[in-house]
Amino acid sequence: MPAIESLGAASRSSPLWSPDEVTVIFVLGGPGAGKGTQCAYLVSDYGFKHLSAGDLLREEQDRPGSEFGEMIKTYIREGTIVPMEVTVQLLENAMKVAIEKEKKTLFLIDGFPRKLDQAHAFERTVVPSKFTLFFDCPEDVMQERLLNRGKTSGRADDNIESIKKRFRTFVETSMPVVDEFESQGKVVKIMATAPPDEVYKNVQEKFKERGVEPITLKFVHN
Ligand SMILES: Nc1ncnc2c1ncn2[C@@H]1O[C@H](COP(=O)(O)OP(=O)(O)OP(=O)(O)O)[C@@H](O)[C@H]1O
Ligand SMILES: O=c1ccn([C@@H]2O[C@H](COP(=O)(O)O)[C@@H](O)[C@H]2O)c(=O)[nH]1
Repeated sequence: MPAIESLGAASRSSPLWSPDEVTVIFVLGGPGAGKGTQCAYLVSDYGFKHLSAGDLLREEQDRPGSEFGEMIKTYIREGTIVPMEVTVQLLENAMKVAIEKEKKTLFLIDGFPRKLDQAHAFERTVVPSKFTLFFDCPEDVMQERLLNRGKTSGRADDNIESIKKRFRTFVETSMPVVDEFESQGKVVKIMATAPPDEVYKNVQEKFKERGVEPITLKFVHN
């Protein structure tokens, strides 16, 4: 990941890429709803480049010399949303690398946008999204999953105090993003309480309905 050289993206007035050249599907859901788990399935079957906004922020937090490290650490521990200029720029940088070096054009952007200003800035300056995959899951289920994950994840926010704060941020700040995309007919909602493979079957069905097809492997016979 290159350093954040400038935070100029937010001031751009038109998108860097058109949706005809770059496809972005946002992946949202409460903390522990299973976004990362489902993205892993989708990567292997559909050839997406998976970018997790949380992972990019943790990477930037740990990058020696980062001017944003301490700030990111505080926001993550408190379960609040890092100022959008930082996250949008990290995503744009990672997309540029994937497009130029890996020739990727299909992106799953996981755990983003978590706030309306991020959603607007990304679609205005980077690329408009195709749709949002939204995993719906009750808090008691998510809490149990996160506390379980916390036994081994090493994440500073997989503890009960941070989890409660993250739930609150999700309801107050992130659900309005889902609601706005919903009003535009751009949300694919999936119940996320079943075991992962069952949830994934529903995802595949919905992707098919939206015209997103898995990669077909072509075998060349001699
Ligand atoms: N459908 C499921 N049923 C039971 N456990 C699940 C399911 N999906 C994911 N998990 C488990 O729940 C935990 C959280 O899953 P995951 O990391 O995919 O969630 P997430 O939505 O990406 O979380 P976060 O937003 O906190 O990064 C993991 O330990 C994962 O193995
Ligand atoms: O757009 C974003 C995404 C994430 N954050 C912060 O990171 C943590 C962890 O995110 P995960 O998706 O659970 O890995 C989240 O609670 C926020 O504090 C952000 O600020 N902006």
